[in-house]
Amino acid sequence: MAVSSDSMLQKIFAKSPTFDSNKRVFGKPVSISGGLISCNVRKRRSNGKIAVKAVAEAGVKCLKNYEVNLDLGFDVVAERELREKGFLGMRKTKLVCTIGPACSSMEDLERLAMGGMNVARLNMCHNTREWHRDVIRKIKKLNEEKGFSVSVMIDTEGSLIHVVDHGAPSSLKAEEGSVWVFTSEKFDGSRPFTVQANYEGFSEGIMMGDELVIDGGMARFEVVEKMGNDLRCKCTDPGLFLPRAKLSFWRDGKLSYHGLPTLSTKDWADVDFGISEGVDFIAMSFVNDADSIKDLKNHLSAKSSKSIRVLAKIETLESLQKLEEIVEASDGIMVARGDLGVEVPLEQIPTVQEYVTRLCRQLNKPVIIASQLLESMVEYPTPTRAEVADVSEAVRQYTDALMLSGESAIGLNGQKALFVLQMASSRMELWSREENQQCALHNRQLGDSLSDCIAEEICNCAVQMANNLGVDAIFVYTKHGEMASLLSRNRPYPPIFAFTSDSNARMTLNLQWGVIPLLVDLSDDMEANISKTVDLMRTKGVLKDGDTVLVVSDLTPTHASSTTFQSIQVKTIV
Ligand SMILES: Nc1ncnc2c1ncn2[C@@H]1O[C@H](COP(=O)(O)OP(=O)(O)OP(=O)(O)O)[C@@H](O)[C@H]1O
Ligand SMILES: CC(=O)C(=O)O
Ligand SMILES: [K+]
Ligand SMILES: [Mg+2]
Repeated sequence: MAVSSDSMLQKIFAKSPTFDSNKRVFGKPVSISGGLISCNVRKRRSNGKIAVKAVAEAGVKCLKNYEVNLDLGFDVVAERELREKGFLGMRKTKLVCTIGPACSSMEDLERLAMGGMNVARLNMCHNTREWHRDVIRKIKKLNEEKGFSVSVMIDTEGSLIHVVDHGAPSSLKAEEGSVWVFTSEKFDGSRPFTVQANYEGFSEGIMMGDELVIDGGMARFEVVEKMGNDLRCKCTDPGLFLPRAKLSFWRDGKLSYHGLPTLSTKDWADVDFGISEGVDFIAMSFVNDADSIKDLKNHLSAKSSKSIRVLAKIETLESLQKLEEIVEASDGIMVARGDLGVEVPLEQIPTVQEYVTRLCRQLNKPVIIASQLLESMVEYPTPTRAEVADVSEAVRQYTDALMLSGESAIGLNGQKALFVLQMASSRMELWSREENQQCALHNRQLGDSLSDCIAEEICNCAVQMANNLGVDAIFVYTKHGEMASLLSRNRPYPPIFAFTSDSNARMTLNLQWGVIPLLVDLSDDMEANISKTVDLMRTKGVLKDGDTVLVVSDLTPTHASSTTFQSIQVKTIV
């Protein structure tokens, strides 16, 4: 409802001792678009509201304690992109950056957020919880104060056998024929040809003649003697030990499993840390079956007030054998090509990637392609041609998200690498659209109940309509993000603006292809929601006369008087 700016100001500031008619108040000035009056932000709250010291505008409601509802939680990066490139130019593929020492300052994090980072990943393998806590808080502060919307993911260490110490500060060469002792005992200083493994039982069940493979083939050894828990091994294929190199044992061409649990005691403590810091995603390393995911999800629903999404990392042979049940049990998947390449022959990684990506889309789970995307950029300022081709191929396969690892965590060129992902994905998205290469996905039917089936059909048809009609944008009103996700699954040409009043849903939608989540107060009255959001987008100047929008809604009304249920409408803005 339009309210005159004067009466609104009086209403807001009647109780404010610091009201200053010159609007000179503390905090940074922001202009509430359409700008009758600009206001100064005191604090941007995670619920999408901002506390201000002066504000007035039609459509801006006064809330208690001078909290004003901005009514369109549009993150600054998406908004800028829309203004610069128009609806069709908006990037659809989401970007995840691993945060490490090279990018953990407030300034670096802000630059990554500006550069299009949608999700920040913290790998709990490295560094201390205090370090991670500090990064998480910085990201939340940036979101609150600068209008970003970066979600936070922690990635568990998981149980695997790796090198703790090989007596050298960095990598070390193993020569053919050299004999090494592998032990779990800690040793001081340098003991030549000795390698300490992280796990006491690492040699359990291992026999003479077994093959020990370092990092999936970086070097190979033959076990020549067992001495208690220690192994004496002879190098059969020379190569490098990197710090934390992974150890795997093979017999007759088959991998020996170590039987460690997917989540260790330390991982469970990291999970509780993630709950207390309010992270949005937990990526679970070395998942082998659906049960471990279910255990974690049960734990989260008992312990966490918000809904934290569990992403299963596909990085073991076992996980490939039980892929479908894992995808179904999870809230999303990461194709963790680094460790996957330790257990699966490298030439199979591309087909595995494509297969997993397609299955995730069929089962409507977001998928991230991770590891070595732009590895050379850890050192060099430009990527190799092959790396750009790899990134583009992942985009062509319609992955939801691409991930940087060392490129951002420890690399010299993190922001440039992010820029390369951004450019390469925008380019390939455009090409796919122009070539109309959108191969029709054989959509499996997901829903069991009638209403789920209806939602699914509506989304499939809505996307077909949106593409055929060439609409500028899709608007969806969604409670938990399900409808937005079903639209995304169909990879439409126009962007999907997902309006939700659930801040949790907003953050999790950050990982979904083509979805721009916006936080707004929605009511049961769907017509009112539509006209309100259209008005707000117009006021912001991002929606103009003549634009066409396809509107999909699935908000279940809470009282009988509400009429709109699940529907598709096409609106031309006039
Ligand atoms: N928080 C951190 N602190 C210090 N170094 C980090 C941190 N996060 C990542 N790194 C460094 O960046 C490199 C790449 O990070 P990333 O987490 O992708 O690799 P990784 O350890 O091989 O992954 P994973 O263990 O999940 O398979 C790591 O090897 C590590 O050296
Ligand atoms: C990301 C990760 O864990 C991997 O590639 O192994
Ligand atoms: K990890
Ligand atoms: Mg891994």
